[in-house]
Formats: sequence, C-alpha cells, structure tokens
Amino acid sequence: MDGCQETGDHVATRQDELRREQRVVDDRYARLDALRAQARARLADVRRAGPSGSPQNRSERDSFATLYEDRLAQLEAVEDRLVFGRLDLQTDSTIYVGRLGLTDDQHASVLTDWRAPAAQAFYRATSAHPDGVARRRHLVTRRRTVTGVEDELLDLDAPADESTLSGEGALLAALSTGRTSQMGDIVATIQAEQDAIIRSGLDGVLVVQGGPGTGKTAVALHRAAYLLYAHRRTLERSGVLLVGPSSSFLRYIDQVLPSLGETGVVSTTVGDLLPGVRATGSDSAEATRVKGLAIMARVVRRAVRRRERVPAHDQAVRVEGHDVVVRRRDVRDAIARARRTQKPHNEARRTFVREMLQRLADQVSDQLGERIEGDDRSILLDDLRHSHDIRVALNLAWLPMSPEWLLEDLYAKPGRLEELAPELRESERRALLRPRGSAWSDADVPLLDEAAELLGVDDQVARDARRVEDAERAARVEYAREMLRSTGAGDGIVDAETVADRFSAGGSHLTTAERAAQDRSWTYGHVVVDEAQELSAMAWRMLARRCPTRSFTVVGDVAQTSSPAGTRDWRAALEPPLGRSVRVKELTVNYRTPRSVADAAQRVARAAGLPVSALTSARDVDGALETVQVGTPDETVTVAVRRLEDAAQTFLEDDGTGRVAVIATAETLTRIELALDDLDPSAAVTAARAGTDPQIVLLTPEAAKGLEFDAVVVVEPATITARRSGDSDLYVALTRPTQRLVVIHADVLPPGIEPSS
Ligand SMILES: Nc1ncnc2c1ncn2[C@@H]1O[C@H](COP(=O)(O)OP(=O)(O)OP(=O)(O)O)[C@@H](O)[C@H]1O
Repeated sequence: MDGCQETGDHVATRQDELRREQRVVDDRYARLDALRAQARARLADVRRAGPSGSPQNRSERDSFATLYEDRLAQLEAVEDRLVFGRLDLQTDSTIYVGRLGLTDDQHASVLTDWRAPAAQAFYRATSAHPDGVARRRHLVTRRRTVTGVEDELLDLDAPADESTLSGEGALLAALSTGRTSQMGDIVATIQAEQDAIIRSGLDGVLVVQGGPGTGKTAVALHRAAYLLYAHRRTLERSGVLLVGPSSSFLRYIDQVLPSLGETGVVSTTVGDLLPGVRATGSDSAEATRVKGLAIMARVVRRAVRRRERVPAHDQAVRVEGHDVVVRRRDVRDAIARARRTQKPHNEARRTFVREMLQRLADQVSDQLGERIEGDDRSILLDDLRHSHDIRVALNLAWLPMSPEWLLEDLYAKPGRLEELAPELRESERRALLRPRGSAWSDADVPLLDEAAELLGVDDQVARDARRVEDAERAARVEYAREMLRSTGAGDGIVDAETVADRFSAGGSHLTTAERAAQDRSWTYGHVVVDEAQELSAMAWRMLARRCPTRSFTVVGDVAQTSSPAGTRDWRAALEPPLGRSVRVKELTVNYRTPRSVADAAQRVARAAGLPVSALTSARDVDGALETVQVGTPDETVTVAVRRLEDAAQTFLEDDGTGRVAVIATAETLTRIELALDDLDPSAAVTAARAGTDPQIVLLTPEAAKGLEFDAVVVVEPATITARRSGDSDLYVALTRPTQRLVVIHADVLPPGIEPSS
C-alpha cells in the first residue's frame, strides 16, 4: 500500500491522488444511489396501483414488484467496495473496475463489471505481459471513503517477475482481517493464476487441485458468478448446481454469490440432492466405503432385473368364468418386448402388462371360438386387469417398485445380497445389512438415485409439467420483451427472460433454481463441486446424470480426503463417470495460513505419505506457530481452555469479528466442554460461545473442513492420527488458522511439526 514514511511532496501528491479518486468513487456511488432511488420509485408505483384490474394485470404487477425488489436487493448488495480498481491503458484511456457495470445518463460505461472481458487485464496483466495496461491501481475504500491507492507500473522496461502478487498491499490487508462466520468475496484481489481458472471455458470437466488455503472455494464461487455472467443465455434456463460437503459449509459460503450479484445457484450436499429423501442416518466407515463403490451400480441394476423374471411354472387362473393360463412362454415374450422399449422398469411394465393381457384375452377368444372385438374386448381386458390372481401373477413376473423399497429389500436379506453382489466379500456384504425402516444415510442417496433412474419413478409428471411450462414461458418472454422495449424499464441490466419468469399467473411460478431443486430429472448447465475429493464413485454417477453436457468445475485436495469412499486420484475418480475431457489445473499459493504454519503442516503431511501439492505462502505472521507440551492428558484439557482464553482475548472483537476454534477428536472435545463448564471461564469466553453465531467453536477435523479461523487450538494430534484417515484429518486441522496455531500435546507429536524434527 502507499508508503507510510513519505516526504512532504510525496504526501501532497498522494493526498491529491486520493482526492481525485474520491471524486470518481463519489460519482459512481451517486449513480448507484440514483439507480436505487429509481428502483424504489418504480416499486412504489407498482405497489400504489393496488389490487385492481384483471388477474393478468395483477399478475404482471406482482411480477414487476418482485423484479424491482430483486433489482434493489442486487443494488444494495454491491455497496461494499463498489469500485476497487483502475486500469490506465497504453492508449491513454482509463477504466474503473467494480462489482457491477454502471453507465451514465448518456449510456457511456463508467464502471466495468469485474467479469467483463475489459476487466480481465486488471487481474492478469504483468510487466512481461502488460496486455495494453500502463498502470494498475487498487483502490482501498472504507465504506464510501477512499483510504489508499496502490499502484503497479507495467511498462516493458520494468524487471519482469511473474510470481509477484498483484495488488500485494490490498491482498495482505484482506488476508489479515478478522474472520466472521461468513466467507467473504475476493473480487478486488483475485490473483492471475486464480483468474485464469475463473475465466476458463464452460465446456468439459475442470479440476482445480490445490493445497489448503489456495482459494479453491473462493475460485469455485467466483467462477460460478463468472459463468453466469459470460454464458447467461445458456445457464439462466438450466441453472448452476453447487455441491458442498455439509450444510454448515454451505451456510459459511452462502453470502459470497449474492455479494457478487448472483442468486440463481442451487446449493446442496449430495445427501440432500434427491427430492423427497432426507438422509438422517449414519453408516459405519466400511458401509460408507462399500456403498460408494462403482460395483454398486451393477448390484442395483441386477436388483431391478431380478424383478423381471419368468416364473418356474405355468399358472392356471379363473377369471369371470373363463380358465386362462399365465404361460411361461408368454411371459418370456412379453418381458423381451417390454425390455426392447428401453424404458425404465416401471414404465416398461406398462408394455409388459398390455402384452400379457392381450395374450390372455386371445386365450378366452380361442376358448369361445370367436374373435372378441371392440367394447367387448375392452371389457374383457378390464376384467383380466382387475383379477386379483392375474395381478399377483404379473407382479411376480414384473414387480412395480419404488427406489426405497428396492434398496430396503436389498439391505434386509443376506441371501439377496449374496445373489446380487457376488463381487463383494462376505464382510463387505455384512456391512450393508440393516433392518427395513432404518433411516437413510448420505451414502444411500446415490444408490436411491441410481435405482430411481432405472425404475423411472415420478419423473413423468414433472416432465409433462415442464413441457407445458416451457411453452407458457416462451409466450411470456415475448410479451416481456415487448414491454421492456416500450417502457425502457430494464435499464439494460434486466432482460426479458428475468421479467418473464415473474409473469406467472397466481404467483405460483418458481425460479429456475427452485424448480431445479424440486425435480430429480432436472439437468443443469454447469455443476460446481467443492471438497470434491470426498465424493464416492456412486456420487459422481449421480452428479453426471444431473449434467449430461459434462460441464463441471471440480475443486478439492486429494491430500485432505477423509471419507472412506473418497479419492486420492482425480482421473481415476472422474474419467469413468464424466469421460476423458478432464483438465487438471493447480493452485499453488496459500493465502490463508501463515507460512510457518503451512510449512509445518506440509512437513507432517509429507511424513505421513499424503499426496501433498506444492505450496508457497503469501505471507507469514510472527509467532504464528506454538507447540505446548504438557505432562498428562488431563493437562492437555486444562491448558487448551487457558489457551482458548488467550486467543479469545487477542482475536475476538466487540464488533463481532474474530473467530477461534478448538479442533480435536469428539472424545477430547467432550472433555473440553466439561472443563469449560467446570473451570468457570471468563464472561467473554462464555458470551463468545453462546448464540446462533458463536465466535468460539469446538469442532472435529471433519466438521472443520473448508472453514477458517483467526486462531486454532489443536489438542493432542496423536489421537487424531490414530483414527482412520487421521493423517488427512490432522492436515486439515493444522491448516485452518489465518493468524495463530497452538498445538497442545501430552503424547509425542507426529514427525514434522517442529522444523528440527
Ligand atoms: N486472491 C485472494 N484475495 C484475497 N483473499 C484470498 C484470495 N484467494 C484466497 N483468499 C482467501 O484465502 C482463504 C482460503 O481460501 P479458500 O477457503 O477458498 O481456500 P481452499 O483452497 O478452499 O482451502 P481448503 O482446501 O482448506 O478448503 C479465504 O479466506 C479466501 O478468502
């Protein structure tokens, strides 16, 4: 940032610059205020019109009201750091870069959206490749006041250094601010290697591998916002799906996209992805692993096929005075015919039943010695269809099933598993056994989805409804286009599609995101997966079905895998379900953790044999890493509480910023909880642990995944590494702090934490 010790002249120049930039920033905020006032006035007009007029008029008014409310919310969301950059081009022109694009009264651009092609040089230009830029300036603002400017001159004579951080002052300031329970955006300080990923093309599978703190989550979210901007036509209708590891993680990141002006993304966990299924149960590690194996797709397929079978004997049945026989030969032919339709099981069953009823009707005809036609034949077919015995016989040959029924049946019977899953070992099959009626787990959801795909349940209704809605929507878009043209109401920012989506009769219309989230067969235009190393082969199959165009952004770190069904090899995990278009990019700079902490964590992870990505750290912090040896396990607990008190005092602010975490195994955390009650901690600590948004949290390594805190106290690493996937868990735990890591231990430390070891 601009220097602290300056000569008199320099100070004068700096003050002049700040004043000049303040005028520009004031002007852009004035424009923003004017747009807000305009949206408010339009909203008030619409509301003033009251509930009169035809239903069509009322519906349009409601739609406009919602449109202006959304527009207002979008304009409110960009208040913070509206303008953050300036590019002086070699052509002597200047552009300002900000959170959204603004034009003046004459429709001339006065602020360039960070996602626009013209803004790319702000993130990418270097002295070696200046990209038409003479000077890049970062504007540092507090509320609406410009508090600093930071310049980089990109002339060809300057020494080229590709690895230099861009806007270093602004970046380092961002990295050392106190954390909150919500992740912030990085739009003002995106680095070149991150920008290249954010703006990478929509097609194919882009994997972003990087160590902890390299900005994978931040990049994934900014990429979603970028793609929605650059490919709005393609993605607005189909939507973008964001898959995260847990609902607490999704809460942590859920402000980032709105702050970038985007709300149309469906975010979910794999466990919540199947409409109508709530995964509240849990599995053993072995059951999780086995349920995630790709083999399970075959097992589910066999379980479906098993219910399309020829009976052992012909069966005689009496219907309304006629004797007919459900013949094996007929069943075999009808099954073959139904399978030829290539429809899912429940849908193909209609063909099977129709075929069988016709054959049974033919038997009655033959018995009577005359052809039964017309209404008589319909009545006969109805009689046959409603005969209890025939229904039972046909169900035995082709049973209609729900995914839930199929999976419960599979898990409930050892013999069934042995027949359908011969590839699994006896112990693996045992891990799957459970009584009917048990709660579903996260690992069951991809299996239920696989079954739903093969069975073809409940999709038809949704598909029919969608077809009707699409046709209606096309008419609404046309109307909205005409209306926007005649009123100029869209400000050039809102398009006819958005307005049209508000024009639905009765206000029952759902947004793309809402419709998508309710429909199992919805296919998205793009899927972003975070902490993707945790996903099983079956989960990838489920996601692949959600995006037939295979347009994916997959971010994660194969050294942090903790799920027994997760992966340590991207290509092995992704090529089978998603094809060969997998491109892997690496992020190499750690922005979160102080260098001394990151280096220690890397040494520990390497010593444990994890596939650690190379990492350099953007900064260090004095005294960031401390290890504290105590004599007994009881002492680890009391010292942890004391250290927590210290950290709270140092890092927690009254304004609600600052976050501190204790990370340990669940057993250790229980003991710390008890000690916290017994040791009568300070009022500040008690207050910081209370409420819905606590500043102090106690977490297991799994729960801490993806999150970050100003200070972290890790208690007894040996108990963490003793568990399955414990080395990865410890790597996660050690890499959560932005300022300070305290490691408390009575047992020996894993090799590598201290530089000397
Ligand atoms: N260019 C940047 N400017 C400012 N802050 C950044 C930048 N890149 C990353 N950060 C910050 O670094 C921290 C780590 O980022 P993020 O959580 O995205 O990392 P990650 O790679 O997903 O980490 P993990 O593997 O541990 O989940 C966040 O606070 C993020 O805001």
